[in-house]
Parts: sequence; structure tokens; C-alpha cells
Amino acid sequence: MNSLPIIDISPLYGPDESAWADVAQQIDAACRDFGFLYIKGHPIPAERIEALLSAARTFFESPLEEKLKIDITQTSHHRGYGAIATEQLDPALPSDLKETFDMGLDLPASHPDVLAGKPLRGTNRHPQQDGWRELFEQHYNDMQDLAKTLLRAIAMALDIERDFFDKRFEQPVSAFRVIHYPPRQTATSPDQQGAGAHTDYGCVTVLYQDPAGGLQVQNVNGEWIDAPYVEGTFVINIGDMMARWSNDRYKSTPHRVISPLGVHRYSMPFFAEPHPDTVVACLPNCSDASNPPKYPATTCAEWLLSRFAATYAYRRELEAEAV
Ligand SMILES: O=C(O)CCC(=O)C(=O)O
Ligand SMILES: [Fe+2]
Repeated sequence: MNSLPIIDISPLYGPDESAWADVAQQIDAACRDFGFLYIKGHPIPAERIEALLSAARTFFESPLEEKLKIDITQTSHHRGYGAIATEQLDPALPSDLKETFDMGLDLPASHPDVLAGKPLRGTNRHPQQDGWRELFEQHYNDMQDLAKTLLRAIAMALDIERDFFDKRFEQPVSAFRVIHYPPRQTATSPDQQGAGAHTDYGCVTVLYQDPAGGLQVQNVNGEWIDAPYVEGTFVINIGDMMARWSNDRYKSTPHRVISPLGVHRYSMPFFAEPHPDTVVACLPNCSDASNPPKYPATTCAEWLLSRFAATYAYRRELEAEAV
């Protein structure tokens, strides 16, 4: 139980339905056993990843006052730059040793959700760097398509309509994030982690990590196992909403990042999350008399806001002001 499977998803892009079913079955087994897996055979080219990393390095190396022009704590819809220690993923430990850039679906001020003041809706706040906006908006769309392809395979595995998730992912709240973990020094508190232990909040996460290493996943025995860099892959993990939908058939597995000593680390997770009003309740095939629903129904927005408030002090203040 100590190594995560690597699944070739290229058949999901071909016409052969029995090959789709085979991939769906492999994903199902990995999600049940670990809630974590790697995918290869996806359509995101290596040049895209290099372009994103190069733009991100330039941004994170710029002066703090420049980065704070798009300070995430100045928005209520969670877009822009998060400085070091903005997040505390494990409440028992010091704040996380990382800085972040977050973007989501770019909705103009005239969009009804924005006019109505709906949470997590609004425009992206990109750095003023040449080519950044086009590159990142294109990537956001491509990652959304990749996540939908994976969700179609999951729908097959769960034996629900194949477009169950497609319908719920129109105008999604999915988020794309770039994370820079500055090098951990021997002088750094041993308790301070790059990202404290947590589960992800959404449906599935599609993560690029660079070769620095440091991601760890908790196995069913509670032991931390390494999820090392594997060239050309993304790490996929199940988030809380999918665990709730599937009544824990798929596990929202705790993970953390122990940044390597003396090395900068970059990662880029895409958090696939449906339309904010989506009801997340136990799916029909996931409960029976001996296995009743474990979680009350919630909505995507309600769930995310409750988790954000637990992770960010500034969000708790925002919620308090909104009441
Ligand atoms: O940086 C990583 O490898 C993982 C980050 C992560 O778990 C998260 O942002 O939710
Ligand atoms: Fe995570």
C-alpha cells in the first residue's frame, strides 16, 4: 500500500468505449484504495508547463509591494496573490511557508452573479506581465476540460449518467493556483511545513508538482508516504465534495508538503469545483440500508466558504462583516 498507481488516460480521448470502461475501472480502484493516483497520456504539453513556471518565477521573484498590488486578502472572491503565512492548513502548526497566485472563472462586473454579490464570483486579478493573462486563461480552460474528462470516467465508474458532472460544471467555481515554496532552512522551525496536512475541498484536484519533491500522502494505516515527481504526469486526488457525493466510496485523503531543504519548490494545482449552487448529496448508488448517507446535503458554495473560513484568518473576518 505504499506506492500510488500511474494510470494512462489516453484511451479516454479515443473512440473505444470498452477502453474507457477499463480506464474508469482503474481510476475507481485507485480512488477507493488511496484517493490518490497519477495520470499520464493527458493532452497538456510540457512546453505549456514550462511557460507557466517561467512566468510564475518572474512574478514570485518581483518585489513584495509589486505582488501586493493584487493582494488576495483585499478581495472577497479569492483571486490574486497570497503572501507567505496567509494560509494555515493545519491549525495545530504555524502558518504555511508558501506564497500563492489564485485565479478562477473570469466573470465581468456585469454578470448577474457578480451584480447579485454571489460569493466567489468576479474578475481575475492577473499580474501586469506580458502574455500572462492569455497564457493563464488558456490553461484554466484546458485544465477544466481535462478535469471534465476525468469526471466522465468517474461517472462511468459510479454508474451514473456520463454527463452528470458536465451538467454541474457549467460556469464552475474551479480554481487554478500556482504555489511557490521558498527553501526550508535548517533554522526554520521543524514544525513549519510548506503546506500543513489537509484534505482538498472540491471534487478532484489535478496537480503539477516540480521535481523538488516534498508532497506526502497519508495511507489507510495513517502513515505518510511520498508522492514523488514523475515526469509528464499530474497527481490526481479526491476532494471533500466527491467524498460526500460518493458517501466515502472515494476518499478525500489527507496530504501535506514538507518543502525540501535549501530548494525552491513550485506546484500548480487545479481544483475542479462545480457551479456554486450545485447540491452535493449522497449519490443514488452510494448508499443502502447497511450503508446510509454519512453527510447531510450541502451546496458547493456553502461547503467552500465553510472550509475557507477555517483556513484563512482574513476570511473569518470577511464572513463576520457579511453577517
Ligand atoms: O504543492 C503541492 O504539491 C500540494 C499543494 C496542495 O495540497 C494544495 O494546494 O491543496
Ligand atoms: Fe491539497
